[in-house]
Amino acid sequence: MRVNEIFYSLQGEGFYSGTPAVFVRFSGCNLKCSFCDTRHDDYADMTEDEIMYEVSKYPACHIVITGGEPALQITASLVGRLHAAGKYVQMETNGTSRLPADCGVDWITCSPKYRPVRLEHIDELKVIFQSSEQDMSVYDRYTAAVYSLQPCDVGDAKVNARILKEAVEYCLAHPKWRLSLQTHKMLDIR
Ligand SMILES: C[S@@+](CC[C@H](N)C(=O)[O-])C[C@H]1O[C@@H](n2cnc3c(N)ncnc32)[C@H](O)[C@@H]1O
Ligand SMILES: Nc1nc2[nH]cc(C(=O)O)c2c(=O)[nH]1
Ligand code: SF4
Ligand SMILES: [Mg+2]
Repeated sequence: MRVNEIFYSLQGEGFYSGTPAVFVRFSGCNLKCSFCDTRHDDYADMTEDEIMYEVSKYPACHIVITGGEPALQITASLVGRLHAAGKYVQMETNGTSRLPADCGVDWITCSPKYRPVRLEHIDELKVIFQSSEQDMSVYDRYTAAVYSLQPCDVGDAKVNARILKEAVEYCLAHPKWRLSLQTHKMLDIR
C-alpha cells in the first residue's frame, strides 16, 4: 500500500475532535481541490504487516485512515486486522469512490467536493465552508448522524477570520450543523 505517513496525534476535526488517534495517511488522490491543505504525493510502499507494526507502537485504539483519498487503497483485510487488534477505524473520504464490499470501517466522515458522492452510508458529513454565498442546498440530499461545518483554511488570517464568522452565523441559523474547527492547527500539532 502507498503510505504517505503514519503519525500519532489528536483528531483535530469533526465529531471526534480531541480524541487521541493514530493517523494512517495514504498517498494519492483522484481530486485536486484548490484549497487542499495536505501534501500526500510522497510515499513508501508498505505491507499490511508493516502498517500494523507501525500502528501498534501507539497506545490509542482510535485509527484515522485518511489521505490523499483513502478509499482508493483501503481493503477489508486491513480493516479486519485493525479490528482484530482492538482498533476503532474512522475514515476521512471525499466519497467519490465506493468502498470495497464489507470494508467494515466503523465511522465514515465524508467531505464532499465538486463530484457526486458514491457512498451508501455516511456517519458524518463534513462540509468545507468558504462563504455565506455558498450553495448549501446541495447537501440536503445527504443523511448522516452528524453534520459538521468546517471553515476552509485559505492560508490568510483575515480571510480565515471572515470565513469563521460566517460559519458561526450559518450554524446559529441552521442548528443541524455544528462547527468543526481544525484544532490541530490552533495547537500547532500534526
Ligand atoms: C486532506 S483531506 C483527506 C481525506 C479526503 N481526501 C477528503 O477530502 O475528505 C482531510 C480533510 O481535510 C479537509 N480539508 C482539506 N483542505 C482543507 C482546508 N484548506 N481547510 C479546511 N479543511 C480542509 C478535507 O475536506 C477533509 O475533510
Ligand atoms: N490532527 C489532525 N487531525 C486531522 N483530522 C483529519 C485530518 C486529515 O488530514 O485527514 C487531520 C490531520 O491532518 N491532523
Ligand atoms: S479530495 Fe481531499 S486529499 Fe484530495 S485534493 Fe481534495 S481535500 Fe485534498
Ligand atoms: Mg489534515
